[in-house]
Amino acid sequence: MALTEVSCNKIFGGLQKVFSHKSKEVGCTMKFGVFVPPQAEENKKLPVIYWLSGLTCSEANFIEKSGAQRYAAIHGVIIVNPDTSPRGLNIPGDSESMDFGVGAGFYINATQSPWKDNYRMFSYVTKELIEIVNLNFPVAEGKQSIMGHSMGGHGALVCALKNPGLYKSVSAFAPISNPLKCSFGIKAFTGYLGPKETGTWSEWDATELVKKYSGPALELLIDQGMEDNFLKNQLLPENLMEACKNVSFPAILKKREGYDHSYYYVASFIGEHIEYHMKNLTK
Ligand SMILES: N[C@@H](CCC(=O)N[C@@H](CS)C(=O)NCC(=O)O)C(=O)O
Repeated sequence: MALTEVSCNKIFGGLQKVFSHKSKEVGCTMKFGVFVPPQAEENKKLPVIYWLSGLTCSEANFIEKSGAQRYAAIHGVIIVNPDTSPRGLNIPGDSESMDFGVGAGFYINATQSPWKDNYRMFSYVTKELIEIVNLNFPVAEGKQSIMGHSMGGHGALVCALKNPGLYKSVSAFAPISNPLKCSFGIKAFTGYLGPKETGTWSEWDATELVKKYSGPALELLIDQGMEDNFLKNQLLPENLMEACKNVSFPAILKKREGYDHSYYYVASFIGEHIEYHMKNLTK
């Protein structure tokens, strides 16, 4: 579990670091970002928020574009953001499109060859990464929340819904809310999980998972830019909200007029999300 420090930059009084390590779950070297706020110098154990990025991203996009460090430094919270898929494996077909393979792990555990040995981003994020973070950084164990964007917004919802109690709260920017019903999701699930007839797809779809969730009370905070090009065909937040309404699952949809799908939008509301998670992490 040795970590190699790849970079370290002071920002807003804290340190934005990037580490690499050999991952058991995904069978390759993985990188992740960790923002350590200034409060860590006081030997305090701090809460953690995990961030999952969207299609085409590495760990760098969030670090460079979200502006999250400003708010994390104010609130005294560690932020951890992994890469979005295994890298460097050169599996045939892993780099042909933006919505499958490298940069598009969908935070699920694949069951189909040739993906099933490495495309295990769900276990990587919910088990291995948490163990590594707890061992190496000044975290208050168990005080963790999760959020993400697009593919990663949905990933955050799935990580929380499939692990009741693991995260104190969950939020999602422009999540791919119902992958069973959109082309990004259908392509990824067909490749990683096999044809729909396998019956396993619903285990990895947040709109299906809210229907059978059982565990500690959880609220879904969904955020959506109303000028997002992916909204109508890929994101389908109305399907998730309808499912939540039908089973009385607490959910909030924040509609942001004029905002698109980009990190300009994420940066505009990341402070609000960090504040939301901090309320839940300090209860
Ligand atoms: N225009 C993008 C479409 C994919 C996209 O919008 N990706 C989002 C997540 S779904 C993203 O965060 N892109 C990286 C960035 O904006 O830094 C591309 O094809 O590269």
